[in-house]
Amino acid sequence: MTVRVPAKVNLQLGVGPLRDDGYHDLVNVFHAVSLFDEVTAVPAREPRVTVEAAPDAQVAIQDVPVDGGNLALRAARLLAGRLGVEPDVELRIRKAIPVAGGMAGGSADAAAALLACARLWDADPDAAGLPELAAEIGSDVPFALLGGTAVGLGRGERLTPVETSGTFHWVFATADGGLSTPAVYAECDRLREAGGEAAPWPRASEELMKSLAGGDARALGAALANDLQPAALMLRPSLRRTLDAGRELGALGALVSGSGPTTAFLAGSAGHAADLAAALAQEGVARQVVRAHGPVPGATVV
Ligand SMILES: C[C@@](CO)(OP(=O)(O)O)[C@H](O)COP(=O)(O)OP(=O)(O)OC[C@H]1O[C@@H](n2ccc(N)nc2=O)[C@H](O)[C@@H]1O
Ligand SMILES: Nc1ncnc2c1ncn2[C@@H]1O[C@H](COP(=O)(O)OP(=O)(O)O)[C@@H](O)[C@H]1O
Repeated sequence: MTVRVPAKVNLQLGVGPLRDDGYHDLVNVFHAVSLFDEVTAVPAREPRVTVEAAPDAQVAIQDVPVDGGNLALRAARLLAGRLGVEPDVELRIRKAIPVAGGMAGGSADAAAALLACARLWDADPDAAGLPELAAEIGSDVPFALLGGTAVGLGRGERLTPVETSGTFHWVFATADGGLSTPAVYAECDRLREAGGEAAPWPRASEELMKSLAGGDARALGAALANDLQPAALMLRPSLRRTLDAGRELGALGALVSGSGPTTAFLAGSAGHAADLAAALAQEGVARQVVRAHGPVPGATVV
């Protein structure tokens, strides 16, 4: 049973105050893009996970745990517990989504494992309560099941689909080494405290919603916003050069994807994305430059 699952970019990441449970309330506009991991679930004597890079993908698979810390394996165990079956499955992960890159690759693998194992164990995905199990694994996991474009409230797990028209064309610049999501949130809090700033209560941007409904890439480029970007830039100053290079080369919008360090550039068309990707690769400011489009569906059996 093989499931294909997309990466995400955050079109708006509004970060509110730190909650008592250690999470931040968010307005998180997720957008699923055509950069996919695949997870294959095969019956086995005991739970096991293997990881390989997809052809042509320069992903740091050595940084992906193959023990109980793997999010896909955690997902399989959680589902098995819910269904009352043994979690005897081998999960073969083929990665194209950057590791610790701010594109939710681990969350994507967890969502794919939930769907693949539900099918393998003949569970009805609706009755098994996959979205609730997904939210137990991580804040970004429910969106990887859903896909498309959606606003996530709470810690990002309470999803409402967003209306969009047409296709948006993206260029992503991956970076060497990852950034830790908790460290980036902590740096965001630190910067706000140092600046004497009270954390604002985030609101979904009307300009952003209008640009999505109208399929207006230029307006979307202008409306992209990420409250974690100053923190990511503080922890990885070299990203500023990458963002500047993309803007100078004519991207309609440029921002850090989620907690980074992947940077995202919006193009006006598939042709523009191809030109922008080639030019950005020439600049030598990225580990790898990849093109993708969105929105695309969430985790899907292939
Ligand atoms: C920043 C975002 C943007 O979509 O994604 P990434 O860029 O990491 O992919 C997410 O908020 C990451 O979601 P996810 O990676 O699922 O995080 P979780 O496992 O739930 O939480 C990891 C840690 O991130 C911080 N965290 C996460 C979500 C949230 N709303 N507030 C937080 O402060 C907490 O420190 C938490 O302990
Ligand atoms: N299947 C997985 N794929 C990638 N990383 C995983 C996986 N399972 C656990 N991890 C751990 O989760 C961390 C964050 O991974 P990832 O989801 O790729 O990044 P991000 O949260 O920045 O989008 C990694 O550094 C890795 O240690």
